[in-house]
Amino acid sequence: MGITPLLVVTTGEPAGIGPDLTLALAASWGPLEARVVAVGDPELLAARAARLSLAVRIVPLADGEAVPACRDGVLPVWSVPLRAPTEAGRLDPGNAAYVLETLDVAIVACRQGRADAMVTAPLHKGAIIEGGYPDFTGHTEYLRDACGVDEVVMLLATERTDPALRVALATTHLPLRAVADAIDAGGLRRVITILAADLQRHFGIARPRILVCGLNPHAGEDGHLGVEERDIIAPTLAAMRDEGVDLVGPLPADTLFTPRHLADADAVLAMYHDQGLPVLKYAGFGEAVNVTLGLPLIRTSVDHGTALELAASGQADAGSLRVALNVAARMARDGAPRA
Ligand SMILES: NC(=O)c1ccc[n+]([C@@H]2O[C@H](COP(=O)([O-])OP(=O)(O)OC[C@H]3O[C@@H](n4cnc5c(N)ncnc54)[C@H](O)[C@@H]3O)[C@@H](O)[C@H]2O)c1
Ligand SMILES: N[C@H](C(=O)O)[C@H](O)COP(=O)(O)O
Repeated sequence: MGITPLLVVTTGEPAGIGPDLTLALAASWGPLEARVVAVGDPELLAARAARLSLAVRIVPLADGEAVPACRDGVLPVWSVPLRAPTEAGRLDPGNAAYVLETLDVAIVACRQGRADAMVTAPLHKGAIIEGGYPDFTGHTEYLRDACGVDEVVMLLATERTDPALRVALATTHLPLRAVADAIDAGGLRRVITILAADLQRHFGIARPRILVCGLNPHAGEDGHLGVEERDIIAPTLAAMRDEGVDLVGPLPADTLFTPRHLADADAVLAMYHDQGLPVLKYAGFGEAVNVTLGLPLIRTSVDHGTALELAASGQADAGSLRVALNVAARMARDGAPRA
């Protein structure tokens, strides 16, 4: 591996804005301290560049060919062929296998040490499911299974706030109906352990202070409005506090996200997706990064989805992908992934 980290960008759902954003960055890489190779269909990328009037030359690389330094207007590509013709804005589940293959290429490259980090443009979960992968729920869970680990943690972070806001999730892509049943002491302990360790390792926080949300209104109101705080969350936090982890909570989620609480917090652990992410996206949408913690490789992503209605329009904002690349480059330089 060279001194300049190599980032692999998966271009995501071909009908969405992932190709557009990758091309927009390739048109003008900015002060990125990394080399970048995209994974996707070169013809799709060339066609989308033409549609967007972006002067970006697509350069498919041969097996084993070195990835050059970033040059404005040049996008090196590891080629994966589309499975079906694609049209901007129109999903075709026939390309589910294409999208997953782009992920597999990036995962294998990172695991084999041929790349230093992967950065994912958005995919469409529904299209993957309808394309023959009924158990698919997201990159996060796919990476967990592909890497053979029991637990990973989704963390989204923005530096648009002061201090930076980092929100991790105890559960990820579950129907709300299933959330309460998914919260147990063992899982919560695993999530907090990964979160605390990776805040140290990747964010340089020696002893992270983590605020933990309750699940129920008013953190269960002493068991009157739900028992998960009393029976699961509070005892787990107490036991881990005794082991030296700096945990606060469970706190009522409606007032946790206020300046008084957040002033000295390094991260918030929300119990479910739409408890934590609306706050994070309200504060930082367009400039936030999604990081998967607990993996034996570095993976960052954008804070948004496929925005099909913006594909090939030139209106999609590449800010979050730029942040995801910069964070991946920093993580690759600073912290070696677990073996
Ligand atoms: N990292 C990922 O792969 C990822 C992340 C989030 C959502 N998704 C998936 O994306 C699909 C669509 O999800 P959604 O509609 O809930 O969210 P979305 O982020 O695609 O769109 C939500 C709103 O934000 C706008 N928006 C999104 N990205 C933008 C950008 N870069 N610039 C300007 N405006 C932008 C859209 O136009 C829309 O109004 C779903 O399948 C979802 O699961 C994937
Ligand atoms: N939960 C993420 C978000 O709302 O931004 C998004 O769905 C992406 O998840 P994966 O990285 O697991 O695909």
